[in-house]
Amino acid sequence: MTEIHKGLAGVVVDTTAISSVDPESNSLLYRGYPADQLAERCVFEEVAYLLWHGELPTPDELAAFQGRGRSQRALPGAVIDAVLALPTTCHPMDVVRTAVSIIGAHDPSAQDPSPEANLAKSVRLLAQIPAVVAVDQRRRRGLDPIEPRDDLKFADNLFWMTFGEVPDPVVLRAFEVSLVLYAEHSFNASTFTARVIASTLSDLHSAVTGAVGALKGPLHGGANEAVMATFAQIGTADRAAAWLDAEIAAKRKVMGFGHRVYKHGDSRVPTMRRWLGTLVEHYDRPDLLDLYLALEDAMAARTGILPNLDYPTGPAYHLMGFDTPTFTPLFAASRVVGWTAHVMEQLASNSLIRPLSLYDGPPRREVPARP
Ligand SMILES: CC(=O)SCCNC(=O)CCNC(=O)[C@H](O)C(C)(C)COP(=O)(O)OP(=O)(O)OC[C@H]1O[C@@H](n2cnc3c(N)ncnc32)[C@H](O)[C@@H]1OP(=O)(O)O
Ligand SMILES: O=C([O-])CC(=O)C(=O)O
Repeated sequence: MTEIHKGLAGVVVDTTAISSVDPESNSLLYRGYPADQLAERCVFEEVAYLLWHGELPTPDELAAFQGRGRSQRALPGAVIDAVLALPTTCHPMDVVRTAVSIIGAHDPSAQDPSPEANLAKSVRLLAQIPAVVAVDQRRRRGLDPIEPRDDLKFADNLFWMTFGEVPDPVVLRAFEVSLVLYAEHSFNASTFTARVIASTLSDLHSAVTGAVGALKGPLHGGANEAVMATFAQIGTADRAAAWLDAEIAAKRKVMGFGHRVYKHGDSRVPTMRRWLGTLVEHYDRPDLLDLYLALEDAMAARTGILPNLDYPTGPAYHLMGFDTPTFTPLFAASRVVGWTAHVMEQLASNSLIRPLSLYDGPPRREVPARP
């Protein structure tokens, strides 16, 4: 009897040296380092370097690495034009997906599969996706694009390009923490998509374009946006329990809760939850934290299901001033590091990813003869 592993749940597909998610110890390690320690102690670029190179950079290596990224932040004119030409009715993740594809089409080394070229393309994509996210949010608000600044680190420049100002250091720190926590998570759906595409020996931009599409769904990265939609529906903390009862009765899933791998809580949530608390104080929005806690408590009491990283990140990005549909693009701006690290790892020891299926359609039958 063929055993079916629906959704590949519980199936170990390959090895990886990039990160490990351990539900038993509730830990997430990037190249051996606890992700929560990296989030509290490192700038995002150090973590990107670690995920790509396997080791944390020395100060000189970090400076050189940051210099490479900063000099490539401006989008090619053709990419800006293409983004500005897209209808504002489309989702911002459609814009990121399309932009990554166009960036690939303009990249002279797009078809070069060497590790050096793939690393250079990854550095470029990491540098340029923030510009796509920023230009898109601005055009939807009727605002012109803002040129990137090469005197700012990644997180600060993303704010600059989006809002034309750099916020309080505590806001920047909270944002940087979210970027580090979002950067990598082993064989999640979008990363696996990237690895499947890479396994056919397709190019890096194709793999990232596919990964963006997979991240968009609300069962994956799209959940951080959905959390704000949920909060808008509930309104105030006192209505959370009744709202949840109705959702459970209707057998609807509550976005931002549950996880395929963690069954005792997402290892990243405590760190991001602490920073959400800091943001709530900074922006003086205790009502938002009350609502957050009321739904979390009601969910735990009724289902025992705990929040995942998208739950604290959604309200954190809201407080920072990002438009809700921009939340998943922000996730993509960070996760591109993990995707590309996995593309390079896949190619270093490639085997075409092609599972089997059990056919359960009609038995063999003859096509009716034609007159
Ligand atoms: C960064 C990230 O991508 S983290 C994930 C973000 N996604 C979300 O927040 C979407 C909401 N969560 C979910 O849909 C799920 O928890 C998933 C898809 C993340 C993981 O789910 P799976 O491992 O496939 O478990 P599955 O969906 O089968 O759920 C198991 C049971 O728990 C229930 N359950 C799981 N998550 C939720 C939820 N968020 N709300 C309500 N019930 C849930 C399911 O209904 C199911 O119940 P049943 O056995 O009575 O049918
Ligand atoms: O690992 C997963 O399935 C989803 C997730 O939390 C992530 O990609 O960060």
